Amino acid sequence: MHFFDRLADRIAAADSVVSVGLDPDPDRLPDSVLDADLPRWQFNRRIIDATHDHAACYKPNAAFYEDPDGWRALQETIAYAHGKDVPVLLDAKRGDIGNTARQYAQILDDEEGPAADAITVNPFLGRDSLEPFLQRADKGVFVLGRTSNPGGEDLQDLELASGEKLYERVVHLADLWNGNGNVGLVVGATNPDELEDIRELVPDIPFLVPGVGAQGGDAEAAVEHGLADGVGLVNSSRGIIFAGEDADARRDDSGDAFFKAAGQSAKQLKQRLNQFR
Ligand SMILES: O=C(O)c1cc(=O)[nH]c(=O)n1[C@@H]1O[C@H](COP(=O)(O)O)[C@@H](O)[C@H]1O
Repeated sequence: MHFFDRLADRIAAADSVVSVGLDPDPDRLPDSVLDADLPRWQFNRRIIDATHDHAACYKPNAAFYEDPDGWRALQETIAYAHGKDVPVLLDAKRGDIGNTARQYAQILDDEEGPAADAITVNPFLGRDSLEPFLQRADKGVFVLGRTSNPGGEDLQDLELASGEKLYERVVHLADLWNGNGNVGLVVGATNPDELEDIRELVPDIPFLVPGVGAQGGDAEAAVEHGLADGVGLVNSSRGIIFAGEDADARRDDSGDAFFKAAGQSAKQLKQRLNQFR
């Protein structure tokens, strides 16, 4: 099944476009998971238990898993999310020359364990660097379009000789690369004008819109422009998974209060976004 069909089914089932970002910063984990064999996995398991009713997708960021225990935690997390019938978008921002890109793309096909359903990629090296991902018609490939961070403007807003902005050129290319109908775009919620501009350029491509929550992005613009025919994702990571971070909840041995707060935060974001769908 194609990723965007799978995602459309999940959005309908959960009545949600919330992507829950699984970025388990080791310095912010609650006491209740610290004694586990794999604290990040234990943390994610409880976050998934608390949030899956409201999740269209889980988005683990690879940066939080790049060590041996981390990869085990990631595999367990992907399998567990699939067990709850929620797709997984691995935020890895890959992009490299051909043979390296082919190697990177194997992460979509892990024979040893469960594999992600979609991935984020960096377009800076051009089409061939993304080809091994684009060829995977069943997997979603989210190309960085206009990122949410302040420095996103340093390169992405540069005006080319043609009069286009660089990010507009990337969007145009992403559209050309979409022969398999598996391409999405990453556009930050902190840039509502660019969100609108990009939606006009590519009416049919679903967006992943990060930057609501901790980065203070525009939730209404994220929904208004992020969805293509109702399909797209609005991500919050820290705003959900660390919602229970007040000192008492964090030190509570059971972790119940901490994870309950994550569930409530995911539910609130779902309801807020649904007002604009
Ligand atoms: O590709 C991404 O997901 C991404 C792109 C972007 O422009 N901005 C952005 O914040 N992200 C990711 O989205 C998540 C945002 O996390 P919070 O700011 O905690 O909600 C992180 O994993 C970022 O790496």
